[in-house]
Amino acid sequence: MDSIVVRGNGPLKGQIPIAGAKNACLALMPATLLSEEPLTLTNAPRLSDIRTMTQLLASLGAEVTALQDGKVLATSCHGEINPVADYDIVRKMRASNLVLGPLLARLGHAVVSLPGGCAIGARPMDIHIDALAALGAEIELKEGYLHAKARGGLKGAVHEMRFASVGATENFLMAAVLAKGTSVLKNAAREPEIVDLAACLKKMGAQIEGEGTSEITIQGVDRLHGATHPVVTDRIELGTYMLAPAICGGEVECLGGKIALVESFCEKLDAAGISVEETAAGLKVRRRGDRVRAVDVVTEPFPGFPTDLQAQMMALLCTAEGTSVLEEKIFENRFMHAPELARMGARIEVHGGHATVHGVEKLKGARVMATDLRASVSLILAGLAAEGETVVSRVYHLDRGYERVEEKLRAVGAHIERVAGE
Ligand SMILES: CC(=O)N[C@H]1[C@@H](OP(=O)(O)OP(=O)(O)OC[C@H]2O[C@@H](n3ccc(=O)[nH]c3=O)[C@H](O)[C@@H]2O)O[C@H](CO)[C@@H](O)[C@@H]1O
Ligand SMILES: C=C(OP(=O)(O)O)C(=O)O
Repeated sequence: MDSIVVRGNGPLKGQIPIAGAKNACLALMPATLLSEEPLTLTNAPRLSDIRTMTQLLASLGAEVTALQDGKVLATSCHGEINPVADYDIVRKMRASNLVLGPLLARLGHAVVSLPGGCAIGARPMDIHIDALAALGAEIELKEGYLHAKARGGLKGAVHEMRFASVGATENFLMAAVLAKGTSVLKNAAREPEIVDLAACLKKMGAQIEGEGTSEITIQGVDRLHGATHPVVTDRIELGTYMLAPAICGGEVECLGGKIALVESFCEKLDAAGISVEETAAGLKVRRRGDRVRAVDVVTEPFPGFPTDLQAQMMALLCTAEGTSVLEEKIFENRFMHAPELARMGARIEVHGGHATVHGVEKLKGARVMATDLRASVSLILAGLAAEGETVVSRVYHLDRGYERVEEKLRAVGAHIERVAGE
């Protein structure tokens, strides 16, 4: 297994290109199941999760060809479709559940393994099931698989979700676009990845209104056609790299970044003493003083502070002046990076959904272990701020969501390298 070695750094300077969003691309790829015509996705990120989705779609009968070094995904699904998403692929990645809605819409039935929980939380499927049931699907759990059937096809309906689940909104959208009649989803998730999926579905001929708000209206159509769509910028990769100059000092421009993608995050950065300026090419980030100030953070659905940036923000706050409280409201077990950061000298107390971070002047390099995707990158960021060498092991988590992390950080002057393991 590979490790990442980071040595404490001085100021960073330069530009970092931000890739297309993993979480948008993972929702866009299954949309290929909705049409016989090709769907081409440009600005795709080159990540292991995208390869897993490629494998899953291939197992269902779709073709996904990575072109231009993986930046373009040419997908199509014109032959026979296999309705069974097998446990062996689905268990690798939560987002595999996003084939359920499109399979149901195209075939009227689907058998999809439960993705199961993961390190950050139990992550059940009840909201997805209720949303698809509202469209007329009968869904039963048998031997670890969801067996879904829509006798006579899916029918438009009004449904309110008990929580604004991102994945359930995406599954509902992809099912409702081919359902008979009008569907209204209330308490829908508002994340930019949902807006991106709706934009792509509209290019394919879907009739959708209200994406980006809590109420989405979908007028079902008989068929969708092919389209070409660029994947929206990854706001989580963006926020992660914005934290590099915040931690090390200096000035870094994140190419492709937009304030609208990370507004609540920028508000917290400003309160901590970090300036963010929108330029023609992206976002320019600079730390104002020698040390950042403590701030409190509560994670919430978009447009609130994203849970996927909580670990990275904690890395910044470890060396802030004062005490910060981070409240995690989306996932019940998303502080696994705290004991690893403590190995580097951070002072963090975790009580249930709250973590109290008492800022220290300096962190010290240590051997640490990545427990999940965002935890891994938080340890790299902390390593950039630490004295001496930090070795982050189990970086396969990192490769799920960050392409060429060491190259991107080295280009702005960071001391970081990947060491290949057996
Ligand atoms: C591939 C992808 O896009 N992943 C993102 C997506 O995950 P994902 O779509 O899985 O996240 P959800 O919004 O569905 O989950 C949020 C919360 O709702 C709970 N829940 C969800 C569904 C359900 O049926 N029942 C239920 O209880 C989950 O356990 C969690 O506590 O949004 C999360 C919240 O912004 C992000 O952290 C993930 O990076
Ligand atoms: C939690 C994440 O991803 P997933 O939903 O794919 O596990 C993430 O991107 O931080």
